[in-house]
Amino acid sequence: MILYGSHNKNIELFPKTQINNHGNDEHGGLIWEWDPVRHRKVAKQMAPAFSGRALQAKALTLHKYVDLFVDRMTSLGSATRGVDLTTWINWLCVDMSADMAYNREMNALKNMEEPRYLTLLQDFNKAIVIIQMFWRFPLLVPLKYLFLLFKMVRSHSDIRDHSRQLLERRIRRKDSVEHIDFFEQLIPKNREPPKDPKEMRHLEQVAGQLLVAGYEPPAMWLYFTMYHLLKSPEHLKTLINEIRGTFKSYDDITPESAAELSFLAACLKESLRLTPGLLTGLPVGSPGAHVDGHFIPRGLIVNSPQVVCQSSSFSMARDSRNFSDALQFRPERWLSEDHPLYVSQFSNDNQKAFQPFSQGPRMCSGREIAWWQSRLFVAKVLWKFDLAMVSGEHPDIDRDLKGWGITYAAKRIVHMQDHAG
Ligand code: HEM
Repeated sequence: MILYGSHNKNIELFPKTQINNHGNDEHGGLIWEWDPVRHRKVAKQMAPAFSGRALQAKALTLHKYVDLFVDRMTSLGSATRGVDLTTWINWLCVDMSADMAYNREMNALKNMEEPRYLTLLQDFNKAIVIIQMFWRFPLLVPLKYLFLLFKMVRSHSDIRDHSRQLLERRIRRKDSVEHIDFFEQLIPKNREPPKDPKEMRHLEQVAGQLLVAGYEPPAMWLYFTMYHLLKSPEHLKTLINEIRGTFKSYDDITPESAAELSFLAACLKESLRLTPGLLTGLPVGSPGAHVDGHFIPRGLIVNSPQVVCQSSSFSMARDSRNFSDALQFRPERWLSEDHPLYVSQFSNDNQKAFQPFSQGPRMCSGREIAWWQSRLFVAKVLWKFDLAMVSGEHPDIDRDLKGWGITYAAKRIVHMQDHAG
């Protein structure tokens, strides 16, 4: 039996623990929901939002923001001091995610200004570490409230009020939304915000979780990919040749046409292998079952009557027992045998150890849209620009990366020169 894939009628056998529940609510919305039956219900309701048809409806939104990013880089990217890629990719991804989640306009790229929501989210990232620690050491819980009170209650409630107002407005809007968003599936039939505070809170939670789930991992995926490519000029050159050799014009690039590029897919996968979005793992509780031949008993801890177990995608992917040359960026490992750059050295890689989107009933519902946006972004940016690290900058993710509740990468200063200009 495996931890995350094991299930009966899509109800997981190793339920999620409270450790990754970062709120204080009775229920956990969608991603933080610990009750497997309730999770199933919400996930089923949301499923059509991630179907092929719904995906198509997001294409224009993806183009709109990637093109705006490219415009901004055209005017700012070639300055001597370069641009801070971390910030700009964060802005791109929060704009895309908020718009796709519930037609919320963050306007970070447009205003060239950090939305307050994002600043608070990054603070919250640090708080998540504290919250997780208290779940693991329940006797320390009173200190948690002191910490949260001291650190962030005020700013948090402000942003929560603001987000609720925007969500209520979204619920009331009928035909005036620009495009179908993920939240459409949850809107009450009469398009009035529920009067029951618990019901309204549930909607707020799911909307907020969609926004964060659709922002943070893609943002990391995009800038880690650029980072690995900049550190590996030969691979960058091969990828640029593939992209510029395939597309005659910038406008030919779409999420579907970019899906034909096998070296691009290999680079994106390799980036996700070396630097997966999730550093902390996904803790689940044992019902008393065998995993990989080992019996994990059912135990008793506060709020979760199970022994907590988890695997880490970060460690699995960097383990030389699973991948040859495990710590190196080697996109070739993902190429098929008939590709000219195929290398047999990687034929024994254990590709099943690469599970960045998790598995089973909790598997990422946004993985397809994430692939769309990352292919589109990398293909358009590398079609348009020659990239180089600003001189004097020597970032090293293994040295500089700061891992909070959700990873937050080190800054990266990059030149973007229009290659035709
Ligand atoms: C690099 C891109 C992404 C990665 C690596 C990633 C990874 C994951 C992982 C590991 C989970 C399981 C979390 C858990 O069990 O606690 C998850 C869940 C989820 N992700 Fe993603 N994700 C990505 C992009 C996205 C995007 C763009 C969306 C769009 C909104 C999204 C929406 C979701 C949702 C809704 C869930 C909860 C599924 C459920 O519990 O039913 N993700 N993701």
